[in-house]
Amino acid sequence: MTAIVETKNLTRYYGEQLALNHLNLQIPVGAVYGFIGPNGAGKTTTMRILTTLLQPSGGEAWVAGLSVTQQRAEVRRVVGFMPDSFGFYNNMTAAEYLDFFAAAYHVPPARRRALIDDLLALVDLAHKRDSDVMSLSRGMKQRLSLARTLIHDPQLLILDEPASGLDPRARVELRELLRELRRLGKTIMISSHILTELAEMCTHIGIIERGTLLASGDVETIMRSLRPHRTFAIHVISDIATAAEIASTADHVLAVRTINDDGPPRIEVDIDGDDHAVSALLARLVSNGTAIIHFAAQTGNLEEIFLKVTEGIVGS
Ligand SMILES: Nc1ncnc2c1ncn2[C@@H]1O[C@H](COP(=O)(O)OP(=O)(O)OP(=O)(O)O)[C@@H](O)[C@H]1O
Repeated sequence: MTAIVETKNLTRYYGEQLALNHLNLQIPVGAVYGFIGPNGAGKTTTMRILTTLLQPSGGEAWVAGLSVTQQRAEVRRVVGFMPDSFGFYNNMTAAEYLDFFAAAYHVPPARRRALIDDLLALVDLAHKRDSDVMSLSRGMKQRLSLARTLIHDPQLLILDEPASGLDPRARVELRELLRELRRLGKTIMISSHILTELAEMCTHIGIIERGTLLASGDVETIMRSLRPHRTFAIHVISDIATAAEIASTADHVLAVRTINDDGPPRIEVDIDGDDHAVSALLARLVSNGTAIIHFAAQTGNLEEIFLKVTEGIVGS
């Protein structure tokens, strides 16, 4: 794994208050890294340090191998930052807004027009090119702000709570845009205190609370470490009690539940074996006459992971 972001014992005090406590974080190149934690956990502090806007009190951090304390100008060239509140100016069109930032990043005037048109097209705002930024919806402002962070073609995008305050449609558009940016080779770090906002968007997650990283890694690995067995939902149209009995005698099966709710008749099987054990379970059911119409692994969601990881810590 090549890490684009790495922190070592990153620590930050505000006066007496410890906001970040020896944070050791790694974000692989190409990841969409969801940085999750409740209000005041230290997400913004971490992001501001990674973007060189804030100095750590201790420890170190690197972005694309560059030190955020020693090589600040170089770091700024490879990072695009979207803060949680964005400032817009009155009497400026979307194109003028981007032109202003392109000039600030020393993009030569001859290249600016094409760059701005490309960015507006990417964030689906070409039709708002000449509209006053103050007239744009919150979702559009969010996308324009994202276009601004892309002006200098950074490798890493750091987005602080980009989905907050967006309606469901704007959120879907944001998710699609992030997917597109990932396809374009960007690594994305994105924070939220609402887990479901990040579900489906992330390849990796880090969970932070009170300045401490509680878990970090790819979503699958974290799920597996929290839930050592897998659960399969099996919908049957033959006798369900018989199916449950057959399943319970298969190797590696820990528990079988018969589900009788409003949904289709089904059993849920907890199994701690590998894929061979799963396939043997299916074969056993079928060879013993169970009529199966659906067989699928249950996937937990980020909400579940978060609650497990923070068990005993939240509210203690
Ligand atoms: N400028 C500051 N002065 C004093 N304390 C601060 C300052 N900025 C942040 N803090 C404190 O540091 C801790 C971490 O704050 P931070 O803003 O990094 O958390 P966060 O996870 O981004 O929270 P939120 O989701 O509310 O933005 C909090 O306890 C906060 O009160």
